[in-house]
Amino acid sequence: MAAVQRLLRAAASSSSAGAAATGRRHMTAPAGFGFAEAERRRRPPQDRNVQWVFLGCPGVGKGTYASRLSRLLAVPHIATGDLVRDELASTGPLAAQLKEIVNQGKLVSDEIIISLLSKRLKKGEEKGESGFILDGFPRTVNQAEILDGVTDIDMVVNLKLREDIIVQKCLGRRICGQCGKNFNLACIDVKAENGLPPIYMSPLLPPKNCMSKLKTRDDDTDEVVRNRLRIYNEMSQPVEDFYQKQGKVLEFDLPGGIPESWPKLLQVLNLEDQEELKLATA
Ligand SMILES: Nc1ncnc2c1ncn2[C@@H]1O[C@H](COP(=O)(O)OP(=O)(O)O)[C@@H](O)[C@H]1O
Repeated sequence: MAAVQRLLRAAASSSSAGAAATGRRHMTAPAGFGFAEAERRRRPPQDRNVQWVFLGCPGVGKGTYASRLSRLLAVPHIATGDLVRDELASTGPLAAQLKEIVNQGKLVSDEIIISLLSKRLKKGEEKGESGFILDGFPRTVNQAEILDGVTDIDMVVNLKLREDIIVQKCLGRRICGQCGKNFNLACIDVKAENGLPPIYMSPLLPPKNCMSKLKTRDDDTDEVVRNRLRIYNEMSQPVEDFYQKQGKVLEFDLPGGIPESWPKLLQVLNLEDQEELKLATA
């Protein structure tokens, strides 16, 4: 059976167990996802593109580094938060339901998120995509187990940053309402104290024509950010342990902003040559 089909079945059966326990009706997962490309995800790593997962608190920078690596390695960067926001912006039947959940900083049900992810993978496969860098998924141990049941994850990059800085970064996040690009107005300048190193992160300012169109995400208020961090510690921290036990986690403490962190990340991933090659051929 194709991997995506298995993903959907696993999600449907895990949520129907929950539904039976609580007496609520569960959504039926979309059916009919049979395509050969999905089987590639079980091939040995040397015969396919990378299949990586990015973990880390909300606002740590998963999107920034995952999207840079996706360009470098020519694999899709799939952020489940983006899939949720696309659905929110649509007039689809899920939009109203999702809005309430996301704006409180809560997690969307495993079944809904897996259905959105499966649709995204299917679309990519039809376009000939292979490999992936997942960002924001898995966020619960149940999601990690479902993913493990259908595909092989090669590596899990766990980005780390102090929580007080994460809150500042989330509150500084802005998105251009026109071009959709992400920026950050926060200037982080934390001095060394209590044995912790200093951290400087310059703001990521938008070009002039985006400036007047900047918007703040509805879930980036102080209260919601703190709630998301609390939920991360409760629901997603165990996902780190899940992958630790498999020996797949690469811990990466962000030393600062992009200029300091990007070269260091490439170094620990052994990808410096790849970047040089790309620059040389650009
Ligand atoms: N894997 C997931 N499981 C459940 N909910 C998710 C998942 N990924 C995204 N979401 C929902 O989308 C929201 C935004 O996600 P994301 O953009 O990844 O947040 P952040 O940028 O804070 O890491 C989350 O707060 C959650 O409601």
